[in-house]
Amino acid sequence: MAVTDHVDLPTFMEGVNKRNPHQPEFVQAVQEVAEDIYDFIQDKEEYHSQQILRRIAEPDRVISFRVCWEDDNGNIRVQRGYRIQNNNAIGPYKGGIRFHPSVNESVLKFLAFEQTFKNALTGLPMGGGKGGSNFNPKGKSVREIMRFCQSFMTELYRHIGADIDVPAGDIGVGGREIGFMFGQYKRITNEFTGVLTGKGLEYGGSMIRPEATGYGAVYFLENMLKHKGDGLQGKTAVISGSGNVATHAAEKINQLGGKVLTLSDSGGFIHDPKGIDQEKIDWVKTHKTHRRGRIQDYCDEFEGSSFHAGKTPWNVPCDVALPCATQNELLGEDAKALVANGCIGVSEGANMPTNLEGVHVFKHAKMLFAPGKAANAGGVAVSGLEMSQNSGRRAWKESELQQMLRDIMDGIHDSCLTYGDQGGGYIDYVKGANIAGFKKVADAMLAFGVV
Ligand SMILES: NC(=O)C1=CN([C@@H]2O[C@H](COP(=O)(O)OP(=O)(O)OC[C@H]3O[C@@H](n4cnc5c(N)ncnc54)[C@H](O)[C@@H]3O)[C@@H](O)[C@H]2O)C=CC1
Ligand SMILES: O=C(O)CCC(=O)C(=O)O
Repeated sequence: MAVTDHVDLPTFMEGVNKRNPHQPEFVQAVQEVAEDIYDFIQDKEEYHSQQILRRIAEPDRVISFRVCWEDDNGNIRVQRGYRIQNNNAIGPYKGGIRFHPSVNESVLKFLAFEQTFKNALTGLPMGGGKGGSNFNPKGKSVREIMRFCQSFMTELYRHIGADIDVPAGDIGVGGREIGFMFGQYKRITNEFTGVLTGKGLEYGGSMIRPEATGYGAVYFLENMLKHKGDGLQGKTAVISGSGNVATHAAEKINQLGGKVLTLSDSGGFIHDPKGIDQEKIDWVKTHKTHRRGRIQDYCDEFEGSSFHAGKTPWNVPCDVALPCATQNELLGEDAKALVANGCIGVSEGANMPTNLEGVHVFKHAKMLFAPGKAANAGGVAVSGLEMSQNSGRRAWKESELQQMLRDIMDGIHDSCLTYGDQGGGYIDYVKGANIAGFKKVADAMLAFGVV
């Protein structure tokens, strides 16, 4: 007779902790999901007996490899590269590549785990994966970046493929790096397929992929406000980060009638009470992407703004907030400050930017709070559309893609309403996203039997 392992949540988490020592980010991401899933599967014996959550929280594959490259002074440098293939129940592994000194197995495992649910929420057939390296692109020459990307791909290429695993960009990996990696993949394999997304438009990229994550996070915020009979017109917004997601979120807030007050980087944040309009956003984009400068230089350029070294922007009073930099950048006390200052909505452009305590503060305050796996899914969604365009050997028009992005973000919002409605007008978007994402992957896994 089969023995059904029906452990409770604390026992389940004890096991996750034991099996993943020294991986706090991964354990945190699993805990956040498990808190909601345990409720949902309470009366669903099949998910328990088939150990579905336990299986999703164990990556299909953790690939780690050496990346050797030569710097401009002829020194041989050695970095560690990774690809985490978390789950491919509903499609090929899909998720970005991050180059940042903080990259380790824990960070990438949490990102690949989150990606699994996020990709399911988009409604597109994509599994979850993530990769990267502890390589620090800061201060490196373009030729050094190119050599690193080529060396990284020289190992990664054997693990990926257009129907196997399709990486894209993330922190420290933008269009330039994708170009270097795609060029190397093509050279090694002698094939031209949609093996990476976020490519340049000249060689198979999709319109609006660079904009999609930031725009999508604002669409999701707008949907939450609309559901309450409100909108973004006239709202003040505090945004962290100054990279791809942050600048495009700022752009869309402006387009929808809001006013952006802050941007940041790892050195601190800038506060511009006059508002960061499109001209200023364009300056930030050029400064960050081409000059590779620091956000504090903004204050030399735009009168009336101030720089706050070593600080995050969460104490600046605002109507809405969009953390768009990195994980665990918004802590419990920051969440309390936002609530106390009258902030009504938070949309996570970054992955897991709010720590568990912060999430609990927002939930307790019944705040409009969109978790990253729902709010920032627009980026990977347009990546999925890039895959479709590549397979079909065609390119859709910008207007078509804009509409598809909006429809997908609307669909994710609807899924959150379905599974997150707590009654009395309160929608728990974290719960809604976790359950909707889990259910799709879990049901596919049930169909496959024990694999
Ligand atoms: N690029 C995309 O399409 C997607 C990105 N994301 C997430 O959005 C976040 C930002 O990614 P991107 O904008 O693509 O990267 P990026 O490399 O373009 O920008 C990252 C930004 O975060 C800042 N940052 C990094 N570490 C920081 C720290 N410790 N403290 C404060 N600021 C810090 C950097 O200065 C930079 O402004 C990440 O969490 C990423 O995983 C999520 C979905 C898709
Ligand atoms: O477009 C992609 O595949 C990557 C997106 C990503 O890394 C993310 O959603 O966090």
